[in-house]
Amino acid sequence: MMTKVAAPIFVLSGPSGSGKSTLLKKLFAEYPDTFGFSISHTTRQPRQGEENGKDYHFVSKDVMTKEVEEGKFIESATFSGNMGDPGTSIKAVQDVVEKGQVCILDIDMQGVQSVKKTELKPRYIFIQPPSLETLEQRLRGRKTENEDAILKRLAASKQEFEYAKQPNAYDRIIVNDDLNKAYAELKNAIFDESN
Ligand SMILES: Nc1ncnc2c1ncn2[C@@H]1O[C@H](COP(=O)(O)OP(=O)(O)OP(=O)(O)O)[C@@H](O)[C@H]1O
Repeated sequence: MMTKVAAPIFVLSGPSGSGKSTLLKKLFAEYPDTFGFSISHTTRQPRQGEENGKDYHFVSKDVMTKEVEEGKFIESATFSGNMGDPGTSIKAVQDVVEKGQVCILDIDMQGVQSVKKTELKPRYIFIQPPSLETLEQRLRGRKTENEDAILKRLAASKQEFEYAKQPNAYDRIIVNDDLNKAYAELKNAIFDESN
């Protein structure tokens, strides 16, 4: 059976720790050929075995700065230091679609606002944790950030909640309480049953 998707590009957003990677991991495991990853640009040197145009688009700082200024990139506030490097260009997303694959962008609220200014017309999905308390428990349980980083993420999550409440911010809001239920809802949002 052919699986029809509701759109060629999806944006998955939500507070850090809301479960985006967990859900995407399940999705890519179940549908290994449907989705493609956009190739990011970076100004760092290639490591051994890395190929230009395959692992990354390796570019100079000058080129990257110029293209960011020209609005060719999706801008987001990364928690991991280097603003926008690696970064996702609009063309890199379009390249995935041209290859016949579905592109899913896992980005923060700032990224969502940035994508909305481009010609990309994705479906916007918000992954919402059941509550701030649960989000905190999950972030702490993940044991990947120190206290400072956890507090930064919790503070940012409040803005993410506020933004998601605005009408038309997202096409679909999925509350990630029970993982399997949230996953079923995600598939429902991605695969168009009416086709
Ligand atoms: N439905 C769920 N029930 C219980 N735990 C969950 C659920 N979904 C995710 N988790 C756990 O919560 C933690 C955060 O999930 P995950 O890393 O997927 O979040 P994320 O949104 O990708 O975060 P980041 O934006 O920081 O990458 C992980 O330890 C994950 O195993």
